[in-house]
Amino acid sequence: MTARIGVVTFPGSLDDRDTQRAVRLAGAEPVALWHKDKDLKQVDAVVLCGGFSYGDYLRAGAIARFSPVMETLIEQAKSGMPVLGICNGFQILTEAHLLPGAMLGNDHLHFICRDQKLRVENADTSWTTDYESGQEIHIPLKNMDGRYVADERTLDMLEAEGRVAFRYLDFNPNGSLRDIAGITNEAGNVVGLMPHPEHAVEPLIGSGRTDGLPFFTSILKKLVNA
Ligand SMILES: NC(=O)CC[C@H](N)C(=O)O
Repeated sequence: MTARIGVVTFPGSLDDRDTQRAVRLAGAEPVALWHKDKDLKQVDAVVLCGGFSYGDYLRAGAIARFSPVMETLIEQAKSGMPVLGICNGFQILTEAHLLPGAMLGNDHLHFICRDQKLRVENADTSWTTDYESGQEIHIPLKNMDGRYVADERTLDMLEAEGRVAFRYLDFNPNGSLRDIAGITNEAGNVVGLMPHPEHAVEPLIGSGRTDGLPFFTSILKKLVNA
């Protein structure tokens, strides 16, 4: 039996198709979920993909967080279902309080689109076991509201508990505190990051790198071995 990974589409989602493709390339079965679905169609894990859900009105992710699909997703994520939030998905996860902190506008006030160097800080989450801890990777970054912020106590707690999953290397592209590019919840099943691993899964496309594929192979291995 193959693992079923849900990919949620909100009005304004951009990267749902690419994310489904990345799931398929890793060997899992992508399952399209619509923001109005209350039933998660018995998926084993969910990816909240990138884009501009509800036009980023109010704050990026602030409206999507109240979509019907999120009610079930929040409940199941709290009981251990793996959830990955990519960019807008990360914004939604912080708005839903499944991950601490918040995303603000980039400090330079411009949209940024570049191949970004990152360091994998935590290779023990449900989505990162196919990386080595300390591994350096390149993943595309493209957003307006990518500045991760949290109060000092939360940042210290994240560092102490090894919950900073990814850090920007060489250059901080948006003013994120402590160069944080991605974090995990305490249990390691919920991970959010601003860069887009689903855009780095095929050598023929974009940067020519496949540094994003391990997200999707990691979760597949976890689900298949569960
Ligand atoms: N690619 C994305 O998901 C970026 C969109 C995002 N809402 C932003 O901050 O601009």
